Amino acid sequence: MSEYLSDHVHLSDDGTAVVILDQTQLPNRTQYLTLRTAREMYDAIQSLQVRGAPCIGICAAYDLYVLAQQADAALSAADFLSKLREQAKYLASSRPTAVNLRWALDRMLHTAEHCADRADRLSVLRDECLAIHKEDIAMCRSIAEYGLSLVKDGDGILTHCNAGPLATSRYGTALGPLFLGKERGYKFHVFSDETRPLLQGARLTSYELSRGGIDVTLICDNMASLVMKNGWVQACFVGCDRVAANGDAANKIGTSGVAILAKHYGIPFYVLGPTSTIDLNCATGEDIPIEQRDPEEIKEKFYAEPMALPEVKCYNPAFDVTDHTLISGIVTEYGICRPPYTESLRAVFDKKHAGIPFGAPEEEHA
Ligand SMILES: CSC[C@@H](O)[C@@H](O)C(=O)COP(=O)(O)O
Repeated sequence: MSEYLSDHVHLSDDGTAVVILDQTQLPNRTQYLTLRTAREMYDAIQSLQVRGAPCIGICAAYDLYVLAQQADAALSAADFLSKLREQAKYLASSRPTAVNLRWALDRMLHTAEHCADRADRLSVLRDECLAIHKEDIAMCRSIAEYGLSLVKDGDGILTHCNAGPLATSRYGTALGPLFLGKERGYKFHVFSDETRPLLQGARLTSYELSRGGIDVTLICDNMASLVMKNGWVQACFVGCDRVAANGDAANKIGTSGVAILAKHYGIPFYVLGPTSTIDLNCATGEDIPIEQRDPEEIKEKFYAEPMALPEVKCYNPAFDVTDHTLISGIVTEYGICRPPYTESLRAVFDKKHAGIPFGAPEEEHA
């Protein structure tokens, strides 16, 4: 795996800025951006220069640490916290669906609130954002291990959008089992939906897999039914932006259609994501806010000239919710949750709150 796929969001050498790989330029240009102001950070997330649920959480944690350093050192603890809360609120408003963003910012705020010593506040915030990043790497690795236990060598896997290293850290979630399998000599055949309108499947997933030496075939979204009918797909692996307590899962627009097709053809459909993407405060998918994006993304963004008349209306929701009844399993760092999800997801959080370490030892699935 290329080194930058593990390190596409990080602090600058002097720690005073956040450096990101600009994902809007891939696969044609490898261009890094240095973010120093709250506005630059907000824009990078909103414009998808940095994207993918866990990745925007990691980035926002680094962002808040960088912004905390810019606060006047003389500020009282109360004023420092109030400034930090204001900045966290602003960053959180950049994208509403992926709960990891809010989760990471809340975790940073919680750390700041519990830091008694004013002299230590920056160093504890630095440790916390680095820990969030490090934990995501470990969670992805564990998800990859559990996910790999669901498929066998030679299988065809269909995926939608991008839930690989670029959307997370290192292995990725939905693509994690594929990268791990590759390391162990498995030969998967992956079908990557291009994922209209912003083409994360074409620009990012097929790029990551191809560079990782994994057999990948790019298809238009409307070809998924045919490749399933042809018997070329043995499982669907997708990521998630927010999972509700009942197992309804929000992911990139088009995911629910893939799940409906998979059900029709009798193909297992798996959602893979860390517990930081599960929001037990949302009882069902109805409670998940869905981001609406600029119609220009449908009509113009990737075309030399507009693809529809200016007066034509566009509806551009960035995500949809896959009903829990269509999901064969939700793969977390603690293991594979099966229906009924209200119970199995709760059990995962019970383990987490009890401080039980997660991890899928290789032997468990050999
Ligand atoms: C591991 S990331 C899972 C999801 O964030 C991913 O599938 C997705 O929908 C990303 O959407 P994006 O709008 O590109 O941020």
